[in-house]
Amino acid sequence: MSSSNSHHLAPSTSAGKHKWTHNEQNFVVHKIPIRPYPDGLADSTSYASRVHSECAFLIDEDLIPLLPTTVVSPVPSQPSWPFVVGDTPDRGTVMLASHDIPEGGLILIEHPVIITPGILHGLHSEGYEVLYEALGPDATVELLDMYNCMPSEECGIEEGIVRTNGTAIDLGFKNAQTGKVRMKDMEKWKGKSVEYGAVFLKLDRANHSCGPNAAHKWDTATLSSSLYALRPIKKGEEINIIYTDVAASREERRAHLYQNYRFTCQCPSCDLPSLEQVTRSDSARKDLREWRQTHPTFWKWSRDLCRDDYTVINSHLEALELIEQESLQGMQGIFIEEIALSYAILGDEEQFRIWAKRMVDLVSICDPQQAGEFAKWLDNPKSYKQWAWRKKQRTCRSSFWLSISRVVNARSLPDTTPGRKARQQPSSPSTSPLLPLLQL
Ligand SMILES: C[S@@+](CC[C@H](N)C(=O)[O-])C[C@H]1O[C@@H](n2cnc3c(N)ncnc32)[C@H](O)[C@@H]1O
Repeated sequence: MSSSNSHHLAPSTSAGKHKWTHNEQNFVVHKIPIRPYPDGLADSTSYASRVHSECAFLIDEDLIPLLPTTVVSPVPSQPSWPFVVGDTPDRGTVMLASHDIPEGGLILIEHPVIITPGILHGLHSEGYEVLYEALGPDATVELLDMYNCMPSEECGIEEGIVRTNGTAIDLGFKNAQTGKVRMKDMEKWKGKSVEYGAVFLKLDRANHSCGPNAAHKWDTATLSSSLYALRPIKKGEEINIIYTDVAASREERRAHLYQNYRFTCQCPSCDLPSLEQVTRSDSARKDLREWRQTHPTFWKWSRDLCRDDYTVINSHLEALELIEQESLQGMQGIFIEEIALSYAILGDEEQFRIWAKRMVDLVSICDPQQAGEFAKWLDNPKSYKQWAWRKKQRTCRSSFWLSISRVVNARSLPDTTPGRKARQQPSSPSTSPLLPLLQL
């Protein structure tokens, strides 16, 4: 989490509760209990994590009514996640895969211990102290054991731990069933920042890489983040996430990481042997960042028969090659989705199944709703509303032009009564002079 705002907040007390005012927002400490996963639903094979009994927030008091009053952990309490935490000589404590993990596979679901406003780096140190004190003693000890990269001249240890480990989350309040933002909630948080930072005891042991193999997805309804694999991860491999914009150049990434986390990134994407390779990598990342503005779009192609059938598929396959080259699988979702849908529009069932299956695996954790839609289409590809649309359009246009040309030809045909000249064949749709305009 990063922020440049360094206003110190003035503390005040109201009804025995500490309050800090900033930009006309009143921040208070608020705790939400986390109930254990219902025992009856636990099974010995499911993934599990030790869960904390509560999560403490430093939050705008107007947002409290939008938060859940209590949360039931989405996971049972027996730990069996596919990772271990280990120490390295040069990169501190890291997360390592203890088993092979497939693409899209779940690595961990975890509740944060604390949540703080994203805008408030430099918050009055008392705010952090009150927040830490609000936790039970065990959680406070564990939290104080987290890595702190900030020099003591810059801030206290409590703030340093938040700044080193805080993961950006968006408290955007969505309906748990539909995943949609509720209008009445939107009214309440209008004009208020919902960007907060969460500190997790395990997830925050994951180091950064500019070619990460994992990503996490926050869910406000369950106050938890799910860490999942962006590509297959081998047992023993380090599990890495991103702390910076990985589409930026190597120099920009390194500067940002140094400024905010005090390390010089030596990941395989940064540790390149020649300037030529750095330039190639920077340019690939820039291309990927701009790809969807500079290349044919699925949306236009899917409505336009004048474009070649494989325009989008070929362009997206090129993007996937660059993604592979840069190990940026976090960017592949939209390309895989649109390749699958392009095959659906072409009515190519075999290819559709290959790409749709990849999509289901890829997004089952980060977007279960989308995974469900693709699973439904995999069951019955023809249920996709534009299934084989291009084929159908062609067939119906061909028969339209066929019938038109028959009428035209019939009118202009020479008399074919026996003894006269032989009947000419009606011109085929593909040779009709009008058809090239449509490029059928
Ligand atoms: C959120 S913590 C990650 C866990 C941390 N390694 C620990 O020991 O708990 C962030 C800190 O980890 C270290 N770190 C993260 N990624 C790194 C990397 N790729 N290379 C070297 N150090 C890294 C930096 O010191 C950074 O400030």
